[in-house]
Amino acid sequence: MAKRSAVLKVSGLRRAFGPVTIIDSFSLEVRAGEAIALTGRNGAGKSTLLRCLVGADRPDDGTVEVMGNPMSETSPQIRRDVATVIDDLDFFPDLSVVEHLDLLARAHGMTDPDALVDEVLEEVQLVPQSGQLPGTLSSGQRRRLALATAFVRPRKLLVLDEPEQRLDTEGVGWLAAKLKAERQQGLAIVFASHEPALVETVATRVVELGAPRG
Ligand SMILES: Nc1ncnc2c1ncn2[C@@H]1O[C@H](COP(=O)(O)OP(=O)(O)OP(=O)(O)O)[C@@H](O)[C@H]1O
Repeated sequence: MAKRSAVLKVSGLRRAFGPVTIIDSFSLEVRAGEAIALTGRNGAGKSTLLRCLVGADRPDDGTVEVMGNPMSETSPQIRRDVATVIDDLDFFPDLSVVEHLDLLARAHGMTDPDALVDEVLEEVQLVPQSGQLPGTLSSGQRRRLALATAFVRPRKLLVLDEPEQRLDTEGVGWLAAKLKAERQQGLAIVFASHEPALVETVATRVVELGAPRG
């Protein structure tokens, strides 16, 4: 059988801030069904790399391709294929939890998203809060809403920066099972994490940044 082509292909990526090079000569290929965990100490460059991967930051050198297309945050095709939860999301202050998810699903082409939105609300355990405005949610609930936005839309590549942040123990367990299932269903995933249990359950490969080269 032919080897599946890469969903994400990163070649020779470099990112420096002033004189300090954070990412250097970084290359990576991620295929459908693979989950790459980026690990490493604070400041190792995980968020910087993820931001370059999704077009939120521009590398000084190197290329990023998604499904063979050069990364561009404004390309409709890339926006369709890539679901990201990398920064604290800005929510519309006057749209409820369920309205956010409904809007996102429709913006990504779903004509009747009710069943999917209900299912995802159940999964992230925000059913009781579905009518609340984002400003009234707890910090962990806001994180759950941010994660939910990735699951109500089509996706081929999921990019997550420390998705475990602010989740309770049960939430981290749910997230690990969810991401493992997503990967098994053929999604490509790249995520940064400081949570060994999440890395252990989800990752098919671990890439440690900032490690001494051996
Ligand atoms: N815009 C910027 N200007 C200058 N330095 C920056 C900028 N963004 C990031 N850095 C530096 O780049 C390095 C990598 O930061 P980054 O946020 O990628 O680390 P990280 O591995 O995600 O860390 P953490 O585990 O703490 O989240 C840090 O030393 C940080 O101070």
